[in-house]
Order: sequence, then structure tokens, then C-alpha cells
Amino acid sequence: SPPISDADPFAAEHLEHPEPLHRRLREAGPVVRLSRYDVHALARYQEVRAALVDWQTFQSGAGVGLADFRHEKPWRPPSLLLEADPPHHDAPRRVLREILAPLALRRLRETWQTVAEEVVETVLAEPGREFDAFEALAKAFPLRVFPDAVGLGPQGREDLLPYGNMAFNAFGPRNALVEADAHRVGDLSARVNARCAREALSEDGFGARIWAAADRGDLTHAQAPLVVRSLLTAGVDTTVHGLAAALYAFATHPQEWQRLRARPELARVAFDEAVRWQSPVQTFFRTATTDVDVAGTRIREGGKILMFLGSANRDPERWPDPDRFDLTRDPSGHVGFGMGIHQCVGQHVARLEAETLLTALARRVGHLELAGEPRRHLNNTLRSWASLPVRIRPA
Ligand code: HEM
Ligand SMILES: CC(C)Cc1ccc(C(=O)O)cc1
Repeated sequence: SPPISDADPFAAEHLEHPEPLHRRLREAGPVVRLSRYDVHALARYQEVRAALVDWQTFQSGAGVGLADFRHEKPWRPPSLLLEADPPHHDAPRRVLREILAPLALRRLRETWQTVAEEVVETVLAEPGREFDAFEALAKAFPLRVFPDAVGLGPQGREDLLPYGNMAFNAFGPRNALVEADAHRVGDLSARVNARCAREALSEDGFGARIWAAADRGDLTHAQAPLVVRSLLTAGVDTTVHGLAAALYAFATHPQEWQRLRARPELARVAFDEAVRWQSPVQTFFRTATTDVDVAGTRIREGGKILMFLGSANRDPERWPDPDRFDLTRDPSGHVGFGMGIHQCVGQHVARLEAETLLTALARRVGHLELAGEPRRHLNNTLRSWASLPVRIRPA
């Protein structure tokens, strides 16, 4: 087989089945040069974690995709969080951290629990109790609760998943996945940007709270719509495919489903174990701010490193029996939400969505199993799904 340095991690075969490439990368060394893209790959837990927490050496301001914002025009105005470094990163981060903090989310729990029970009732009524868990649960539930929580109007919610899909493809190379959406970048972006305007948002959602932060001077009014855009970009596809990952995990591990039914309070740790095991966000980049030596390899100033979160989350050096989905494991320390100053600021929103949906399911569904071959959706960054046929039996 061709040398590992020729590998294209964004090729369909690797997006479909990434584990073999991850294993080869981990075994090739702590740092592996990928000549096709002239980047250095980090696929072991130790190096990925170290790079994520060293924001001074490995910056985000030049973009967290393959494109280097210092040499090429970004496809959209850069994110004020994701694609920013301290000090510019600080204020937008502080505003979102407060709005998305666990205590701030308490007011949503009851509503989300009610909606979760409704979607579970719906699938229990399916004839033969066979249905596509991706469409009916993983996609339907976040799209019911998250746009309302942000404060979006009822129109145009169908744009959110395609927009996020486009944004996550854009972190990779300009391949067929990116080309497929090139015709509609402008149109989709215009519609999503319009939803970030103050007058487009309800009085009581996350969006309104971002605008209120600008009124207080914690942000400028020019920054507010971009911070709302961050929620719409990062907050939909990630949770949809994260919930799909959890449902796939339980449908293929019946013993773990029985463990959850016996102890519904395991729902939160089960979600983190699913995020570790499947890593909905598989990869992204950083840019070296100086010549740096990583485990014996020289990375030049301006060089891009490609971090394989999915591989780090299955590194046998860090995780015993890494390929097993195991509710008795402590998944804390996984890099599925990143690590360090850019660690996912929406992780508590994602966990609350997962906790409400999984506990509603665990109460009413005695058995959950695959009813056909799951189909993957290919994306340059996301471990994503197209369909997840399941069969359930009531509790
Ligand atoms: C399973 C669901 C999710 C996963 C796997 C996930 C994953 C991640 C990861 C890996 C990062 C770090 C990026 C980096 O270091 O460059 C991140 C950052 C971020 N996430 Fe999430 N995320 C999820 C859900 C959400 C949700 C629901 C929201 C919004 C409500 C959100 C908003 C953000 C934002 C704004 C950032 C940038 C933070 C910063 O740069 O300071 N994410 N996410
Ligand atoms: C894993 C990350 C790349 C997810 C993500 C995407 C977009 C934004 C934004 O701020 O637009 C933030 C985080």
C-alpha cells in the first residue's frame, strides 16, 4: 500500500471508515507529515491534547481548516471565537460561556424533557416499531428545541443543517464535498446571516442575550450577529450527529442499553462516552506561530498541523480497550469537545439535549436494535449519518 505520507484523510474511503488510517497514523509516529496537503498530522492522544492546550504555539487566528487566512480570503468573515486568539477571543468567549453555562440552561430542562417525551411517543406509535432513528430522533429533536432556544423564528429552519454541513466541509480541502455546495454558498449564508439580526430573534433566547451583552458593552453591536452565527454554525450538525452516534452506540450494544435503563442517571456520561467513541468532530487544524519541535519533528512557523480527535479518542495508550463503547468507563479527558481555551463552549447544551432525549427513551424503550444497515453521510470534518434504521420494543 502507498506510504502513509501520501494518504488523503479527506478521501471518501477514509471519511467512511477512518479507523484503519487512524491506526496507521498512530503507529507511524507522534507526528506524521502528509505531503499531499503539506501538513503535519497528530493522531495520538498525548500530542493532540498538548497542541490543543498550547494556543500560543498553535494558533486559531489563521483558521482551523486547511486554508491559511493570512494568505487566502476566508469563505466567510472569521468566527470571533473559533478563528480568534486571545485577546480578541476573550470577550466573545466570556459572553457565550455565561449564556450557555449549566445554570443558565436550567430554565430549558423542563421544556426539552417534554419535547423529548413527545418525539419518543411518536416513534413508539410507528407501525412495527421500525423507523429511521436519524430522522425521527437524532435530527428531529435538536431541530425542535435548539432553534427555539436561540430564539429563531419558525421560517427557514431547514437551512441550518445544510449550512453547518457546508461550514464543516469548508475546514477541509476544496474537494468534491465542498464543490457540491459551491453554487449555494452565497444564498445559504445570506439566509443564515439574516437570522442573526436583532429583529429576527425572540426576546428570551440565547440570541437576545448576546445582543443584550452588546447593550452592556461586553461586545460591540457589530460583533453580536457574528456570535449568534457561531451558535447556528456549531450548534446544530454537531448535536444531530452526536445524538446519532449515541443511538448507534446503544443499538449495537444491547447490554449498555440495559445498563442505561437500570440507571437513567448514566445518560450524561453515556453521551460523553459516545462522543469519545464516535467523535462527531473528527479533525481540525492549527497554525504554528513559530518554528517548533514536536516529539522530534521540526514544524516551521506558518505550518499547519492536522489534529485527529477521533484517533486520539481511541488511542490505546490512553484508553484501555479503546474501540469498545463502555458505560463503566470514565470518558473524562476525551478530546471530542476539544481542550483548552477553545474547548466547546456549547458542550452543556449538547449534554442537556442528550440527557433529555436518552432518559425519555430509556424510560419507554425496553429494547433497541438495528433494523438495517446504517448509512453514513460524508463530510470533511464530521463523523455524520444519513440514516439509522432501528427496531424498538416498548419497556
Ligand atoms: C456533540 C456536540 C458538539 C461537539 C462534538 C462539539 C465539538 C467542539 C469542538 C471539538 C470544539 C473546539 C474547536 C477548536 O478547538 O478549534 C468546539 C468549539 C465550539 N463549539 Fe462545540 N461541539 C458540540 C456542540 C456545540 C453546541 C450545541 C454549540 C452551541 C450551542 C457549540 C458551539 C461551539 C463554539 C461557539 C465553539 C468555539 C469555542 C471557542 O473557540 O472558544 N458546540 N466544539
Ligand atoms: C469543532 C468546531 C470546528 C465547531 C465550530 C464551528 C463553527 C464555530 C463558529 O464559531 O462559527 C465554532 C465551532
